[in-house]
Amino acid sequence: MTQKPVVTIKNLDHYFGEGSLKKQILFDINLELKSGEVVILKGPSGSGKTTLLTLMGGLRSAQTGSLKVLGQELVKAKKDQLVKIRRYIGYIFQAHNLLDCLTARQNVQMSVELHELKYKDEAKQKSIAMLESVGLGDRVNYYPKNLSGGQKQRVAIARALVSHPKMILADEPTASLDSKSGHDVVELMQELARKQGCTILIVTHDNRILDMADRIIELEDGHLFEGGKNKKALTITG
Ligand SMILES: Nc1ncnc2c1ncn2[C@@H]1O[C@H](COP(=O)(O)OP(=O)(O)OP(=O)(O)O)[C@@H](O)[C@H]1O
Repeated sequence: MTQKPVVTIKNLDHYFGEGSLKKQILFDINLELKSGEVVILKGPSGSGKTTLLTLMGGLRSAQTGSLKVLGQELVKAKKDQLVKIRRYIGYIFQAHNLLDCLTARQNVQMSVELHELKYKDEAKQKSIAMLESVGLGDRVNYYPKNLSGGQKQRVAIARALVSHPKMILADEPTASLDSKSGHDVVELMQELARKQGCTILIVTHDNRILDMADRIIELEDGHLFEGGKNKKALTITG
C-alpha cells in the first residue's frame, strides 16, 4: 500500500454566516488521509462532521488555512477547480440518492458517462460488471423501488466506485440499514476500495462499524481528535 497523502489539511477553520451572525464551526483542523486508508469520522450531532466532509469533497468553498486534495489547494479555489477535483471523488450518502426512474444498471451507467466519454455499450458492460462485483448481478434491471435498503446502498457503492475514484466520502452510509446489512455494506466498500487503492472516509454515528476502520478520528465542537480513549489533538508537522 502506498502512503501518499490524498488529503492534507493544515490549520483549517470554517465559519458559517456573516457579520454578527458569523459562527465558527471548525477550529484549527489538521489531518492527513493516506492512499488506501479507511478512516471513520465520528462525533456528536452538530460537531461539524458533514461540514468537514463537504469541504474535503469540494462541495463547499474552504475559507482559511490549507486543504489539499490530491495536491490541489482548495482554500480559496475557483468553482471550476472544485468541479475538477470532484471527478476524482465518489460520494455515498445516507439516502443513497438513486434516481427512481432509472434501473440499477442505468443509475451506475450514468456515472460512467458523466466521468468519461465511453461508447454506450462499453459503459453498459462496465456498469453490469460493477453491479456483479457488489453482488447484484441478478438485479441489474430492477428499479430502486424493488430493491431492499441494503441493495440500494450497494447500487450507490457501485455507482461511486465505477469510475475508480481516488477517494470515497461516505456520510452515514449505514444509517438506514440493519446491523448485518450495515456491516456487509462497509465490508464491501473496504474490499473494493482496497482493490482500487482508494481512500475511504466514513462519517458515522454507527458504533457497529467502528471495528472496520484503520483509524478513527473524532470531532467535538469543531475540534478534531485522534479517536480512542486517550484522545489527542491532531497535529501535522512539516
Ligand atoms: N449551511 C449552514 N449555515 C449555517 N450553519 C450551518 C450550515 N450547515 C451546518 N451548519 C451548522 O454547523 C454546525 C455543524 O453542522 P454539521 O452538519 O457539519 O454537523 P454534523 O456533525 O455533521 O451533525 P450531524 O451528525 O447531526 O449530521 C451545526 O451547528 C449546524 O447547525
